[in-house]
Amino acid sequence: MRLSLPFGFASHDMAIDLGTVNTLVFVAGRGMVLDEPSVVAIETRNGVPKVLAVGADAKLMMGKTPQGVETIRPLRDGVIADIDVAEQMIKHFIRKVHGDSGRRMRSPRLVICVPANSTQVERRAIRQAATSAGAAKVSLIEESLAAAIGAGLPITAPVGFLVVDIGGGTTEAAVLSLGGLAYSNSVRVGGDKLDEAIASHIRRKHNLMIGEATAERIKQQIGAACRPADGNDLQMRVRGRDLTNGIPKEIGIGQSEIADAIADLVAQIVEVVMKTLEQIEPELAADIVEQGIVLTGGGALLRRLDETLSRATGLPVTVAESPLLCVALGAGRALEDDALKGVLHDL
Ligand SMILES: Nc1ncnc2c1ncn2[C@@H]1O[C@H](COP(=O)(O)OP(=O)(O)OP(=O)(O)O)[C@@H](O)[C@H]1O
Repeated sequence: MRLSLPFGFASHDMAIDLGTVNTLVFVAGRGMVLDEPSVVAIETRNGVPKVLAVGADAKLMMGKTPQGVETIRPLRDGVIADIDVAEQMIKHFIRKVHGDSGRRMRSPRLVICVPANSTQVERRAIRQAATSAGAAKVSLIEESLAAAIGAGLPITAPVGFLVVDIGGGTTEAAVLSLGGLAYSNSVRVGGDKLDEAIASHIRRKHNLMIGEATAERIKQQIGAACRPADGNDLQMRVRGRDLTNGIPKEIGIGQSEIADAIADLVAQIVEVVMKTLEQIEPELAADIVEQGIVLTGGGALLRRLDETLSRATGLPVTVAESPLLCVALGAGRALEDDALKGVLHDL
């Protein structure tokens, strides 16, 4: 059940999917209000760090900053790596959301998504960042649970589901039943590692240096979990700096070559799913044979990843609708719907 707020009531409560690559904000009663890259540009020139840009504006500066300015991604592998910068980023996004609504913020309740295997230290870091950013109360929700709710699965039913969330920093495979996590396994492989593997392959094979943003673009435009079966090898032109003479140059690359470059990482994603399947109790296993596997997170959009996982497991695999939004949507629904309150943990 989705609750609507009484007429004239302005909620300040929000759910934040604080991701390694993207941060999304869902405000109770308003829906999804922000979707920006988790990047902050900081000027360090005069010894006192100053925030120059956050989100999409900061991402545009990546790899192009002048001396004295750096772009920082405060999360790595799904957890906060730089707490001061994470705090600045959360503050900026909260201010932006409330600025957009034209209302002043009264200490909101924040629900923040965390990987299931995050440590107490990592969870405390999130609470500290959120409290200093102005939250009155902070609750956590496991990303896989949020992803399943966002994918539209009836997680409180006595039925087992297997959700695989492939984010920028991590891949988490989780079996859910009766509103809780029965098992979960994760591997620190996600979109970022795929980008690094693509950049390193192009450096070794073509002597061409490319930046993070270019590697990500290649993955999104022609990347695939395996070679095309029909021989229809998508091609793309890529620009970078020649390592032998330092001069800018352009080359052509194909999908098969990119699929080979990321094959070992795709194998690690398959392995974490297989490991999770091996742990499942028989009754839940029967449910999963029937329900299949649901993929969420931006990595779910990698071409033929669903096919590859289906071949390895023998199970049907579906990609959730709007996989990049599932975690934030699910956390937002848990905030709005009393029937889902049990999935939130207070800190
Ligand atoms: N079409 C696409 N093909 C392949 N990968 C994609 C595509 N679109 C987005 N991605 C990747 O999805 C990743 C971001 O996904 P998402 O926003 O779910 O992660 P996140 O929540 O920031 O990370 P995490 O959950 O690990 O903290 C990025 O690495 C991005 O490059």
